[in-house]
Amino acid sequence: MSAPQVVVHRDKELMAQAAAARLITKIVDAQAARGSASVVLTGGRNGNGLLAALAEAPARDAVDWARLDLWWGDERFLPDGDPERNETQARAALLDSVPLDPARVHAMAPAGGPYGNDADAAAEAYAAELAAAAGPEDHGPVPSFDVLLLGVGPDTHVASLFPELPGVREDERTVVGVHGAPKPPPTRVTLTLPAIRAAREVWLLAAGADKAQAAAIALSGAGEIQAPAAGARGRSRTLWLLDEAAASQLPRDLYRPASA
Ligand SMILES: O=C(O)[C@H](O)[C@@H](O)[C@H](O)[C@H](O)COP(=O)(O)O
Repeated sequence: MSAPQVVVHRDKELMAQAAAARLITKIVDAQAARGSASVVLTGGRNGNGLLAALAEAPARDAVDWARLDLWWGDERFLPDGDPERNETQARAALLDSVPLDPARVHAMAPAGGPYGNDADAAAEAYAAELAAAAGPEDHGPVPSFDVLLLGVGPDTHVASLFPELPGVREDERTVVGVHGAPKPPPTRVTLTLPAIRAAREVWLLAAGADKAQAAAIALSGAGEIQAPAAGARGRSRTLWLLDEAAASQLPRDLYRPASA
């Protein structure tokens, strides 16, 4: 697994714009090299902020949207179309504005959908969908995502893997249901750390002073059970994209501000 790299931007707007530009380049390079690209989306303000910045990016349509696979790192287990669902928010921020191939947009099942209110069944179904998309060159029953995006909670959670809860301890299954999540809604579906670590690159997004302690803890050697963000590592790259407020408690030897 790759050691974390830290890039710090002046503020959350610039961080979102720079991350969007970085993602466009990564997708374009993957499509040039392999004919397609795959990205895992995350919920929350920073994840959706990146998508909104991407929607406005001048180079947006350098991406061949029809050859992009989109997955989710987690989903709030709510009815289809619920404004709090990560899918709903991602569609509003970007997805409904670009010509994606609907068959390549892999949303996690909603509550009241094909699996009713059974989040564990929805998780099993998503794990099966991931396994079906994996190829012989992949590392396990998950496609080798080009970029897996993660927001970071103030408690160091990523996706819906919360400190000390069962999900972060899961070392076999790739997707699990979450019950009693401390961040509402309580019922969720999430990739596990083994699935996250199958990604070529993992990018963690954190902006704001309320994330400073989480970033410092996760980047200072904490264990993944106590600090799930510390376990979110890519096979070839782990990149923390912060604004100065979120980086304010990091040791100075960890980074130099990328934008004055
Ligand atoms: O379902 C969710 O809420 C997200 O997947 C969650 O993991 C989020 O990314 C973090 O809580 C950070 O959220 P903010 O960027 O809004 O702080």
